[in-house]
Amino acid sequence: IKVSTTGYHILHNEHGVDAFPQHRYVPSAPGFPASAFALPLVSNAVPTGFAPTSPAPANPFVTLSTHGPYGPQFPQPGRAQCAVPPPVCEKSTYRTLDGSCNHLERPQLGMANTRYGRLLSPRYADGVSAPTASVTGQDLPSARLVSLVIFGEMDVPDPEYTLINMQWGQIMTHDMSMQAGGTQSKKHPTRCCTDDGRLVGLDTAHKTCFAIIVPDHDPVYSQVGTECLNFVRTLTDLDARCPDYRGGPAEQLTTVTSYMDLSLVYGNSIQQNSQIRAFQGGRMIVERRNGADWLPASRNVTGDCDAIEPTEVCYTAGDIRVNQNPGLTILHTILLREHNRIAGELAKLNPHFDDRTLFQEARKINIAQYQYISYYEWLPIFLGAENMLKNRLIYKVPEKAPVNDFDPSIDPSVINSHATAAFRYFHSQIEGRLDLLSELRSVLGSLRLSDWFNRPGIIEVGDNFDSLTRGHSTQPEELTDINFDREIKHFLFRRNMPFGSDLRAIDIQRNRDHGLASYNDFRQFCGLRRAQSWEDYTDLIDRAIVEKLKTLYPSHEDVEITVGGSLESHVAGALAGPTFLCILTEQFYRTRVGDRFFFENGEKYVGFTPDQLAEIRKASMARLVCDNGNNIQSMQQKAFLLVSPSNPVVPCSNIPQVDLTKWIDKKPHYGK
Ligand code: HEM
Ligand SMILES: [Ca+2]
Repeated sequence: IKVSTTGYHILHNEHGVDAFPQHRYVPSAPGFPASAFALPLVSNAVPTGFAPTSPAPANPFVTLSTHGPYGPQFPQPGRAQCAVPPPVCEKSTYRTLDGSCNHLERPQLGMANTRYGRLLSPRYADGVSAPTASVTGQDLPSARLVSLVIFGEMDVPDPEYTLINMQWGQIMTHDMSMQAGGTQSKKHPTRCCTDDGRLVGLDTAHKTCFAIIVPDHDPVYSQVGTECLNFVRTLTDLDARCPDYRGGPAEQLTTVTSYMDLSLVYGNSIQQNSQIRAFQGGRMIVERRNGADWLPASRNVTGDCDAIEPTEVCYTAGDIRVNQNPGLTILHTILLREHNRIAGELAKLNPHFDDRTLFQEARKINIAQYQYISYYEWLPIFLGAENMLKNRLIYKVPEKAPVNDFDPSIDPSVINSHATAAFRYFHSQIEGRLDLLSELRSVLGSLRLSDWFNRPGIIEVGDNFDSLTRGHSTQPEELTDINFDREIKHFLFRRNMPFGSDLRAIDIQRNRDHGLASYNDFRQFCGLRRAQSWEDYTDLIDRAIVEKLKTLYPSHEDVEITVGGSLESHVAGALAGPTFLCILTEQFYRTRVGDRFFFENGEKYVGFTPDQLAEIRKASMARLVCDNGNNIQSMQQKAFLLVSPSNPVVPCSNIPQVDLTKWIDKKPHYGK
């Protein structure tokens, strides 16, 4: 890293090309140097069509994926592939399912099965792919130890936001990225620890193993003798032998489209989509039971879920993570029902529309509402409305006015440090107790999160779907702070065992796995002062925490972005400190202006009419819940905010609706 005369550091991106990956983030907090950010973005994507400069090294994944240390393994979901873009893009009114051809000149951008983007060059120990090591050559502290010493587990309810706020975030996350090669929530077929929690010897462990070592005297795991938490490395372009890998640092692959296109509902390829699409009336497949529509059942219950009872259902959707927790499955169901609701309305309004037109128009409206809710209702809570306006992530325009800010020079790929560090900070919002509430919002009972990981069938029992949905939109989420709920800190995916894994430790280990640049590097990147010593971190991090960090890490240069970023005091009006806010703002700028189909784009072939756009801008989280519960009659207008005198629960009929008559006879443009 060099410092250029302009004061910006010139970096090598993951392909060794000099680039200025500056972002255009303008900090909104006083005291941060706003001038550093008013620069145009430079895309850091892979140039297409180049030849490898050196032969690709042996691929540990291909040779070992079917046989682990314990014999044959299951086929791995999200198996590493390298996307192949179509040779020619046809101009279409609708998005493709795999994200190809959103960018017409570089059709691969944002596709499923491509690389994450990078803001700063990776810090692999060997410069190519080995997990990050200490700058001193000493060992880094165990990720579990960092989780225990630095992060708390106190239960602090948020004074403003509801649990559905957290849950919507996970939906957006699952839309934007999924690291390749893992099962994430199911027991991973690659075992880096034995079933009783001992380390598998280095000689026998799978090449992709990077187990988390549990420290001695762990207050939780030592009770049961667990010494090792399973952790499997994310697959990279090097592992998958992507044809355009040309040596240099490996880059992790993500298996879903980067765009906010509800790929988790519709799937990430034509093949995946055709398994869940009804091909009738523009609808997606649902199964009707007890008077309600449910996601189609998975044919592989034991493979996809951790069901205990033989009758327990387990679902299929556009994303394999759908069954991970009840709140997630509920929002998946709501978004699926919303598609069919829209398709049904459109069919009534336009009897001449065929299945394909109904499907694509309903999909387009569903995605637009979702983008509107995400950018105008949800993100301002996290990034601050003022900050978003200033950085052009949202606009104040008349209700019918489009915003034509698509910029083909922007790479829409999800940035590694966003997905692996910054966005995961909101794991802090997870609540381990899920309330069941009546229509009058009285507590009927509650569920313990770790009893229901990968057991989504609970949402179909009795009135649970509505009671849990009301619970999520009424009970507070956990405060966004350094505390992570016990249910995910000691009991993650415990199945019927006494303890499970630690999500915070996994996040830290994943940071090292992906070789992210350090917290200090990102401070500098974000225009903050680069720390020369531990003392310098006290500008943003509590001194007592800096003292603890000092006892763990050999050098202040070793603190990971996942750790340092999570410890900063928040910028006023936002739910993150300046470094994470800079990464998050950068990401959501790219996700917007790098998406040719972003809902506010008024371009003739892809946009909505002014009247339609004004309707999309009436969508809300509350309306989605009202329209797609089994029988939810009332909601507060602002579902992400707690019920209060200024945000009272009102009958659903008082919540504005998107008027689909604006879609009457608007003949869609045909395309591929
Ligand atoms: C009950 C709720 C949640 C659970 C149980 C959960 C669990 C997990 C797990 C197990 C992983 C994979 C970890 C790894 O192997 O590296 C993950 C990844 C991730 N989570 Fe969560 N999470 C939840 C909610 C959220 C929320 C609310 C957000 C943000 C608003 C979020 C953001 C992310 C991101 C960005 C990733 C990385 C995605 C990728 O690129 O693969 N999660 N989460
Ligand atoms: Ca997507």
